[in-house]
Amino acid sequence: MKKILVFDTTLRDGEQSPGVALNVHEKLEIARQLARLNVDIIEAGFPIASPGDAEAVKAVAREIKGPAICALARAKEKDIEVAWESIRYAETPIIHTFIATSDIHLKHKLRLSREQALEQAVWAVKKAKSFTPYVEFSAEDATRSSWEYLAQVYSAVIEAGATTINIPDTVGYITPLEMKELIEYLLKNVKGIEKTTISVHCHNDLGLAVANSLLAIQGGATQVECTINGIGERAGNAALEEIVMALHVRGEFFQAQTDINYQEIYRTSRLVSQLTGMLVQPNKAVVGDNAFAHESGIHQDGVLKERLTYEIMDARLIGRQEKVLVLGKHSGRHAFAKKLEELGYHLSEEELNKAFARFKQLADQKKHITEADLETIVSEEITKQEEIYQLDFVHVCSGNNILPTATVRLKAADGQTLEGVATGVGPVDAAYKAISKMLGISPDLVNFTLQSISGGTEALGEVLVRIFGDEKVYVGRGSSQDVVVASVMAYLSAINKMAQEKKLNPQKDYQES
Ligand SMILES: CC(=O)SCCNC(=O)CCNC(=O)[C@H](O)C(C)(C)COP(=O)(O)OP(=O)(O)OC[C@H]1O[C@@H](n2cnc3c(N)ncnc32)[C@H](O)[C@@H]1OP(=O)(O)O
Ligand SMILES: CC(C)C(=O)C(=O)O
Ligand SMILES: [Mg+2]
Repeated sequence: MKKILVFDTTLRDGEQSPGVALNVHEKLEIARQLARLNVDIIEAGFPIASPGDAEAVKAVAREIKGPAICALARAKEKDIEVAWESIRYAETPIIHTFIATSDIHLKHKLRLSREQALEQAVWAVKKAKSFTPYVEFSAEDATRSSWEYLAQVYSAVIEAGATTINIPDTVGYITPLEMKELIEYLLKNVKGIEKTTISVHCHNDLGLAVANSLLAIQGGATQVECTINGIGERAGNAALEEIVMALHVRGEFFQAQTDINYQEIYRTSRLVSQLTGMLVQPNKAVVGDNAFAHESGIHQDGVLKERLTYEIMDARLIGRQEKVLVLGKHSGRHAFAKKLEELGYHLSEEELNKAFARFKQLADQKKHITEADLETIVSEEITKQEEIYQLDFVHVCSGNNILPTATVRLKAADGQTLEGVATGVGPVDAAYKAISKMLGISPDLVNFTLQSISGGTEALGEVLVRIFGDEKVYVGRGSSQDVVVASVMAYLSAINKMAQEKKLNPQKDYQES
């Protein structure tokens, strides 16, 4: 298998993401993690950009052992000198110098002829080489440059001492097959290329950065430049984790591997996201929240029987939690039962069917079903006492400048329907009064608590009440996404307990008393 060098440029091109600026401590923290990840090269910054960046690159170069440390410099004397000063204490210091080679850049940006740019490139490589044996040269905007001219430039810089030639797709323009052809062309037409590292640096403007990097490897590239989470200028750079895992999962096909410590991938992604403030989209390959989450019943059933049915990599390999079964409206009975088992519930077939039906109702209304929701469903459905009174409906009118009024209808176990209307200080008070009135009872409400079981405005509200009647306290519990309904259910559950305890029809009993 061919070894591919991983050149991480999170701290340089990644930091060029709009809105991102890392201080010395943050750069050092990321660099330490990149070393644990075992990247081959860390491009720590662009020292001429600011004194702070020069200081950060210097700190990384002094502390980090293992990966080579690289600093970027334009093809300018001062840039190269400052770059060298910043990395000179690294174990393996690389100066990365660049100049654009496309006619668009030469004409409009640099205002140089092709000959002048070639001369400046050679001069810059020689200058860098006077400081360190390790020099990388990039022909910026290579993929929009004349291939013939590119071959000339790369041949000349190799002769001048470049040890790595980098082919940047600066504006994310090239397509995968063209990239492979370009590398094959350079392999045939650049003098001395066999003794250099052939690197690619792909941007993601058309979403092709990873594909282009992989096809470059197929064409003969031996180094990929990439960033954690694919952050970088505009639409970003090729994502390190995606390239590395593609080579791992499809190693047989690519016949290429990296030395990355897979276990550190997820941790690195989280750290970079936290320190840069660049959030990772949930469906991002490898490191996104949903990358190993299964919501639909058929998939959940498949992975429960055999993970390989719907997963091409094991989340644990990259330091993540094992596959996640997300319960939602598309989930099936297998996943539901498994989740309940994990929570410690062992339900009979009938109990499971009841709880599952309740779960599906809730899932239709709520995007995320949490463990707390499940616990509530189970405790309500399974540990429910016999219901002497069932809530048929509750309707309330409330608001400011209105007298809160509730209409409640109950169905009694003996088939009767009872209905009552009352006003109160609020909708719950009105509903409780309506129930008390229709049943002819007046238990004291000793305690009432309402809490949201899960976050968000769609959350289940859980109500716990304690009522005092017949010289005893009864506890009732109810939950619903509607807090008034939850309150009424809790009250009724306490009243049902009171009725059961007496082993009498409470309505009759109370009405007589
Ligand atoms: C494709 C890439 O990612 S390249 C890296 C991009 N990264 C950055 O630019 C981040 C850091 N940059 C900076 O802090 C600043 O731009 C600096 C310090 C590099 C330069 O700042 P300034 O001197 O104020 O110049 P400014 O940025 O406005 O313009 C760039 C100058 O560099 C020149 N230049 C651009 N690339 C190169 C190069 N590779 N070699 C030599 N000169 C170059 C431009 O032609 C322009 O020169 P001019 O002033 O003679 O017209
Ligand atoms: C400096 C070079 C390598 C670069 O970032 C680019 O061309 O995208
Ligand atoms: Mg770039």
